[in-house]
Formats: sequence, structure tokens, C-alpha cells
Amino acid sequence: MRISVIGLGYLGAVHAASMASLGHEVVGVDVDAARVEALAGGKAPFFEPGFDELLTRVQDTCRLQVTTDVAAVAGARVHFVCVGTPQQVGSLAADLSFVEAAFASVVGQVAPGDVVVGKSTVPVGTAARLAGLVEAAGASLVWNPEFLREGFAVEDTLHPDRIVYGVADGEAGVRAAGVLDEVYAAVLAEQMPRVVTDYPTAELVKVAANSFLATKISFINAMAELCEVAGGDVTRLADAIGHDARIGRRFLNAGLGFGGGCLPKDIRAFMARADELGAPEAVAFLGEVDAINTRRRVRMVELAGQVLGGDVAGRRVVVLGAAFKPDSDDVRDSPALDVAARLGEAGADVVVHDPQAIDNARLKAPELVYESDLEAALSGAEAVLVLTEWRVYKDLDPVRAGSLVGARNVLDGRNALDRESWQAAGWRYRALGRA
Ligand SMILES: NC(=O)C1=CN([C@@H]2O[C@H](COP(=O)(O)OP(=O)(O)OC[C@H]3O[C@@H](n4cnc5c(N)ncnc54)[C@H](O)[C@@H]3O)[C@@H](O)[C@H]2O)C=CC1
Ligand SMILES: O=C(O)[C@H]1O[C@H](OP(=O)(O)OP(=O)(O)OC[C@H]2O[C@@H](n3ccc(=O)[nH]c3=O)[C@H](O)[C@@H]2O)[C@H](O)[C@@H](O)[C@@H]1O
Repeated sequence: MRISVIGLGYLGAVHAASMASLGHEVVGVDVDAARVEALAGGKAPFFEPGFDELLTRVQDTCRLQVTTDVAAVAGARVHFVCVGTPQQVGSLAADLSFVEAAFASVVGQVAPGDVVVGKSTVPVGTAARLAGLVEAAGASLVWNPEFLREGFAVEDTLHPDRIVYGVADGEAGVRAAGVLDEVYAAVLAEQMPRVVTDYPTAELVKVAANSFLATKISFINAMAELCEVAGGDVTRLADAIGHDARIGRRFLNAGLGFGGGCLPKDIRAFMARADELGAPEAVAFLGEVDAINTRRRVRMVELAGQVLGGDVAGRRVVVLGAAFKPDSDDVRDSPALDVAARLGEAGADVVVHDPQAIDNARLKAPELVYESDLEAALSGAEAVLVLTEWRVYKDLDPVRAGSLVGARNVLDGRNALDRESWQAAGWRYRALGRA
């Protein structure tokens, strides 16, 4: 089928290439000319495992065309809107201006019978509002939230845990769902759950899922705070409660907490929307989830001060990790970069290393010093802070690292290192949530 994808960021670019890999003829549109140019040349505009290979495969089939000209979407039968919904400056609410602009430009191109599919994460009520615009052009709207994780984006797009459609009432909704089933036929062949519901439920499913994940992380980080004062070990605690199948061990990794372009802004936008709907108390707990998350960053800076004898000013500190999570170059609301910036503000001589995210980090925090060679970054450091659990940091040899640094202090911000082997190599090991 001929389809279009509007917005070629972490979500849209992977969606477009994945749909082309399923055999569809895809036209992708983005307002960012540099991004379009990179994709047109078969190059991923960001680091995502497996994405370069997918692009190369798709390029060979000539089924993916990219452009800045929205007129190119005319002739496609299904149009996926994948533009950003960042946090508004000075407010908790989502900035919907990109979604509104994208819908306005797409409806000018659609033909009667087309299906417009919203994939961006939006506040509940947005789809019902946009449906009128789409229907006025003779097309139908489906809200089809996306649940992919960065670092696993290709895998999650082609093999999701579930697919959710929010559709209009009646025949029109059934017909639109049927068209989307055709697009996803190869994905649905794996028989994962497919939930067809109304617009508000589909929108709420997305923010509820991200809120639950954020809550799970902050729950374990609250336990980490208690372990720190009571002398417990949060990693053992997480293992023990995680054995209960009702709780589960996943997303109970205590440490610096959550960041990225989604969980933080989604829980904030949910609070703002609940407030508008007159039900702020329903999700007031998310304020605490957010506060626990921020406290972990503050605690990390305190811990660095403690191991350095009370003051970080003038002390050489190496921050390992700038991305918000491993296997990504995304630094949006990155806990690691935030801690590095806080240490820099406190006067520390900070050097930041990351295997993939230095270019993005430099744009976001140009005041920090970056080093792309890991051994050079470690040289002379008086404290080593592991803040993003990249494999290369987990694989560090503590003996070799110990020969490079100025003092053997390691702070494990992600509970990712093997404590015993670091201690055996003469390191003073400190971690969040472990006394
Ligand atoms: N990044 C992720 O892992 C996931 C993101 N989402 C949601 O998907 C949406 C997009 O997120 P990302 O891809 O991370 O954002 P992003 O910021 O990486 O990409 C958004 C893209 O849309 C483009 N754009 C903006 N206005 C446009 C317009 N009028 N026409 C065409 N292109 C336009 C931008 O230039 C940019 O390339 C957000 O709502 C996000 O919450 C949902 C699930 C996963
Ligand atoms: O809406 C979105 O954009 C996406 O947001 C998250 O995906 P993502 O942000 O890519 O990354 P996660 O793997 O969820 O990690 C988020 C943050 O939580 C942190 N985290 C994760 C798990 C954990 O146990 N502990 C923990 O601190 C990570 O380090 C990272 O900073 C969700 O997992 C996706 O399902 C969702 O589609």
C-alpha cells in the first residue's frame, strides 16, 4: 500500500523504514531539511541499533522516498503523523503546535477515503478535536499510539507487545480499523493483542503506560532512599520483590532514574491535562514520582561531594555517559548530563564521555568538556561516575582503569558494575541505594 509518514524523528523515521521493509511504498516528510537529506542518502540521522542496516535494506528496494514537501503525501492512502509533542516552555503541558501544524498540512493533501493515523503522544481529547478536521476532508482518523523503546526501536516497531487503535464510532471507525489492519498485516500475523477502542481510551492507554513505568522506577528509587538511610541494598530488594510474578523484576533498576524525550514530559503533560479536566487529584501522585526522580540526581551530586571530602570544586570528575539510556544518542532530559551540569555548576572540573551521544550533548550543554577516548577521559580523575550503563562501562577492567585515574573512587549511578571486582582492585565503591 502507498502510505505517508509525517515527522521523521526517533519514532517516524523508524516507522517509515519499517513500513517500507514490510513491502509498502512509503513517502516520509519532515520540515528538517538536514534530517531529510541524511535519510535520502541512506544514513540514519541518529544512533539506533539496527536502523542503519534497515535503511540500507530498504534503500535497495527503492520503497522509501523522503522529502520536505508535504504535497508528496497526496496519493498515499494512509498517513501516519509522528511529529514531536515536547513539554511547553514554562508549563507542564505538552506543546501541540507541531501536531496541529502537521494535521493542517496533511488534510490539505488527503483524498476522500484516506485514513490519517495519529501516532504522537497527545493529551486525552486531542484526537476528538482533530477528527472533525480530518472528516471534513472526507478521510477518517485513527489514534494508534506507539510503545517503542529507543535502543530497541526497530524490533519494537515490527514486533510490538500490542497494537492499539482509537477509532470513531460506527461504520467509519470499523472501516478505518480495517484499512490499518491491512498496513499492519505482517505485524498482526504474529497474533499479538490488538485493542480497538474509542479515541480517549487509546490516548489514555499511552500516557497510562508511561506513567506506570515512571511510577515503577520512582517506587524502587524511593526504596533506594530508604536503603541508604537504613543500611539496606536496593538491588537485593528489587530482586526479592521482583520474584513475585505480580510485581516482576523489569523496570525495577534503581539508580539515577528516568529521563529521555518521553517519560518525564508525558507524566507532566498528564498532570496538566488532568488539571484542565478538573481531576488533578487523580494523578497528583505523579508529582511525587517526578520529585523522587529529581532527588536522585541531587543525591548523586551529594555523593560525589562526599567521596571527594566535602567539596567538588576544582576536583577532576569523569562522567561516563551522556545519553539518557544506553544504546541511544538521545540526550533529552538526560539524568547523566543533568548531573554533569550540576557538578560543573558546583565548580568541579568535569569531563564527559559517551560512546554515541557527545555531539548531541555538546549542543545541549556546550559549557561542559567532552572526551571521546575513554582512557583519556579516565586519566587523572579523582572520581569516576557511571551514569549511563553502556556495555563499554560495564566491561571496564577495574585494574586497568585504576592505573589511569588520580584516585580510585567509583560512583555507580546505575547499579551496573560488579561491586566485588571493583573493590578487589582497590576502588572505593559507592552506589545509589546501597549503603
Ligand atoms: N522517541 C520515542 O521513543 C517515542 C516517541 N513517541 C512519541 O512520538 C512523538 C515523536 O517523538 P520523537 O520521534 O521522539 O520526536 P523527534 O523530535 O525525534 O521527531 C519529531 C520530528 O517531527 C518533525 N516535525 C515537526 N513538525 C513537523 C511538521 N509540521 N511536518 C513534518 N515534520 C515535522 C521534526 O522536524 C522532527 O524530525 C512524540 O509525541 C513522542 O512522545 C512515542 C513512542 C516512542
Ligand atoms: O513513549 C515513549 O517514547 C517510550 O518511553 C519509554 O521508552 P524510552 O524512553 O525509550 O526508554 P525506557 O527504556 O523506558 O527508559 C526510560 C528511562 O528510564 C530509566 N530506567 C528504566 C528502567 C529502569 O528499571 N530504571 C530506570 O531508571 C532509563 O535509564 C531511562 O532513562 C517506554 O519504555 C516506551 O514504551 C515508550 O514508547
